[in-house]
Amino acid sequence: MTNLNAKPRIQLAEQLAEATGEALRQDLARQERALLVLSGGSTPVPFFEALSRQALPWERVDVTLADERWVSESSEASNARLVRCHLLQGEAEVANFVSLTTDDETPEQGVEAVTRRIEALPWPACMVVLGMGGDGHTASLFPDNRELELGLTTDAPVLAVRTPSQPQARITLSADRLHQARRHVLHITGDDKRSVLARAMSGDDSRELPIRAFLSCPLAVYWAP
Ligand SMILES: O=C(O)[C@H](O)[C@@H](O)[C@H](O)[C@H](O)COP(=O)(O)O
Repeated sequence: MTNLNAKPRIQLAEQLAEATGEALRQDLARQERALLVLSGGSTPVPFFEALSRQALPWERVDVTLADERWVSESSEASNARLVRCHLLQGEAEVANFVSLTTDDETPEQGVEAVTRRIEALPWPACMVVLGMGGDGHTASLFPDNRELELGLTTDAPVLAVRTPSQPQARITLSADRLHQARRHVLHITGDDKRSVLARAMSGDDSRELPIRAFLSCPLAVYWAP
């Protein structure tokens, strides 16, 4: 990130944190608990930090992830670690975080236990915040997943995925489960991702660019240079 882009990215993160806080307040006014589904990667760090400063009844908020690398929580690559370090701080520390990993060796072995945890959450989610990679992937629905067709079509909430372009095995919520939310946001930065999104909007095949599976959720795009 160049210095020139730092300010708009921080402002974007703050605007998204305000919108997320407002959505949670609205839902919590009419139901006991609300669920937030968040993405990992590098983009959401300032958003997580801004969100942790929102004044909310955090003890009534459940937080989980759209996807996770099958690594331990102490690994730099762990999205759970990212959420714990940058979101579950201060007042937000009391939110209930539900991780997508187990002690099993592989995501295929752990998927059943994770499915039970995910099923127990209060769906539909208040909000799903998606990220996107330069290859059009979102969550861990990558164009080169061996299980992509399944991820886009199954009504199972969670699946283990193997992706030749990625170093680790992963676990991801399915497109069907990610659709089950009152609000959908795509949080992206930079000209490259804007071009990928433009390309995604000019076609239909979600197997080529999996983000396409979410373009008509409707999807609110939070973008900054
Ligand atoms: O854990 C992850 O990596 C994600 O859930 C993934 O879908 C992410 O949102 C995109 O890869 C964008 O990542 P960046 O923000 O790092 O570009």
